[in-house]
Parts: sequence; structure tokens; C-alpha cells
Amino acid sequence: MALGEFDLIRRYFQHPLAQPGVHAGVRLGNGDDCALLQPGPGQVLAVSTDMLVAGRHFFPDVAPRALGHKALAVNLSDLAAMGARPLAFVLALALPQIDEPWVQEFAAGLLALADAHGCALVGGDTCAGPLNVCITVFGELPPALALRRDAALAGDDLYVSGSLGQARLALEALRGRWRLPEAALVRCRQRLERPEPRLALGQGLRGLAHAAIDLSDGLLADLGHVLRASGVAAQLDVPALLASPAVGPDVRALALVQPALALTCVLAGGDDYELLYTAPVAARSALERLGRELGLELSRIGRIVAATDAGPQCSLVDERLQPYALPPGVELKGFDHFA
Ligand SMILES: Nc1ncnc2c1ncn2[C@@H]1O[C@H](COP(=O)(O)OP(=O)(O)O)[C@@H](O)[C@H]1O
Ligand SMILES: Cc1ncc(C[n+]2csc(CCOP(=O)(O)OP(=O)(O)O)c2C)c(N)n1
Ligand SMILES: [Mg+2]
Repeated sequence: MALGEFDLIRRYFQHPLAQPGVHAGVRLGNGDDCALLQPGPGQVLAVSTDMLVAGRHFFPDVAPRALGHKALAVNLSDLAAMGARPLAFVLALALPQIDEPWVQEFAAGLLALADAHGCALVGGDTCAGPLNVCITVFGELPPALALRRDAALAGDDLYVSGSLGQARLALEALRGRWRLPEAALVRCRQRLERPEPRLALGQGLRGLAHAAIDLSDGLLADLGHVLRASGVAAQLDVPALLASPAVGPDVRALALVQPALALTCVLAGGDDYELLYTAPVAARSALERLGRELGLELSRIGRIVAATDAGPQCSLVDERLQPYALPPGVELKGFDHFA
């Protein structure tokens, strides 16, 4: 007998973390008309939603365990970028049919990441339709410490965590536009399909960083959101960026044979899920300590400056702050669903 909607939910989406009395932030989990959440004293809720659409955000034949992971990871990445701690999430899922082994794997990837970050699945909606996964996350944080996009100040340093471009490189390879050695493809595909949300970094940046954003659409595009919101401009030190750990070994190897594609991956790659943030110069040593504590590379890649008549723009500069000339063929436009 085929499984019905409610059996499916009971079997795969009852999260032990959401059972009564298990999670301090969850007063009531799923099963009623609403879940009831309780942020800690002095904390407010941080809320964000992101949808993953088959063919648009992922290949329809992607491993279901990876899809479950990524659907939650991209949402937790938004909490990280705000400096919030995860509490709970709801899952809206459209499935073309009930394929139990598929759902079991999907739920395993989803709930493993949820458990790793203490984020309880407290509700959702399940229906038949083209494969689509929409998650809304709820986190908590003291409101005065939120890392807002509009808080960058002229004089701030500009930083990025981890490394950029591997997810885009994997996408280019999977689409047959670039051939990668097998081992490099495995590593880059891991970055595309199983991003790790930088939650510890986001919370560590509270009180140190001014503005932050997570990189989903590409470095320059997402930096643009911060600059517009803050009414400032930026100088991106391209040589510093290219020499930094933000360019990992696989993109560095690509740069030797195809520099324009490597620069596209770094500057406009998309799907990176690293944090971009600004911080005052006085925070440099505290940030170095934080990076060491977390075992995460934090690269200083430029600075925030006052907006000029040209508006809230990012200029690409060399070591002497002169315009940096990119090789022909570099694509700088970030991901836009309708462009
Ligand atoms: N359909 C919508 N209705 C209301 N607000 C939306 C909608 N889509 C996006 N937004 C808001 O617009 C802002 C930018 O969205 P987006 O680029 O998706 O952010 P992110 O990269 O953090 O996911 C966010 O604050 C988001 O909440
Ligand atoms: C099959 C497939 N095609 C394209 C991409 C690349 N891609 C799709 S959406 C996206 C940007 C992030 O998605 P969006 O919906 O803009 O997320 P948000 O900025 O709202 O977090 C990228 C780089 C992909 N990951 N998989
Ligand atoms: Mg979004």
C-alpha cells in the first residue's frame, strides 16, 4: 500500500528535537495548527526563508541526502549572516510522487544538519507537485547585535571567510562547460551540494563586525547589496584576494590555465555560502583570534570608503589602489533569477 501524506510526515518528519520539553526554544512542535516558539530572554526572533526549485537550484537527480542538507544549509547561512543562533525551522515540500527511499535519504540529510545545529523541525506542509523544497528558519539574537546589511562604515576593513568559487566550478563541470580532474570535481561538487553554514563565525562576529551578508549570488553582487544598504562604496584589493586563502587550490589551479574563468568563479561564482563582512580596523587582532579559534580562514580583501558621485560602487584596485585591469572574458554579474 502506498504511503499517505500523514503517514509520510509521521514516519520521516517527526523530529525528536521538536518533542515536548526537549528544546528550550520550542514550546510546541508539529501536529497542531501552529508551532509555538520561545526565544530566550532579551532575544528576538530572526526569520528567513529560501526555496530550492528543481532544475533551478539543483539538478533533479541530485543525491536526496545532499538536497536535504543543502535546503537547510542555505537557510542557516542567512541566520549566520545575521549573527543569529538557530532555534527551529518549517519545511514546505512538494513531491512529484512518494518515493520512500528518496524521502528517507532526504530526511536523513536534512535532520543530520538540523541536529548538528540544534535547529528543530517544528512544522511544514507537504503536497504533490513539481519537486520544490522551501524552508523557513527561526533563530534568536539580542537585537542590538544583529549584523545588518546597512551597517558598513567608511574606514571598515572588508573580509570574506573560507574559500570562493568551487561551487561555480562544479556547476561549470557538471554542465560540461569545463573538464575537471576527478578528485577536483569531487571536492568542488561537495561545496556545491553540501555547503556548511558559517554559524559559529556569524555568532563570533557579534560585537566585532559592522555589516555582514552570506554569499549566495556571487561576491560582487552580494557586496553590492551591502554597499547600497549602507550608502557606501568599496575598494576590492584584487591582488590581496587572489593571494589569500579565499582562492583555494582547485580555483588556483584553474587560474593557471583559464584565468578569466577562475576570476569569474571567485568574483561572481554563486552558491558559496561564505560570509562577507566589514569590521573596524580596531577589530583586526580579535578577528585573527576568532579565525584561529574556529579553524577558519578569514581573508582581508579590501575596505569600505565613502560613496562618491559614482554611487555605492565597488572598484577593483591593485596594490597601489590603481584600477585593476581584468583579463577579457571575466563575467562579473551575479546570479539573478529573472535577468
Ligand atoms: N516574495 C517576497 N516577499 C517579501 N519579501 C521578499 C520576497 N522575496 C524576497 N524578499 C526579501 O528581499 C530581501 C532579499 O532577498 P534575497 O536576495 O532572497 O535574500 P537572501 O540572499 O538573504 O536570501 C530579503 O530581505 C527577503 O526577505
Ligand atoms: C541546476 C543548478 N543551476 C544553477 C545553479 C546556480 N544557482 C542557482 S540559484 C543560485 C543563487 C542562489 O539562489 P537564490 O535563490 O538567489 O538564493 P538567495 O540569494 O535568495 O539566498 C545559484 C548560484 C545551481 N546551484 N544548480
Ligand atoms: Mg533568498
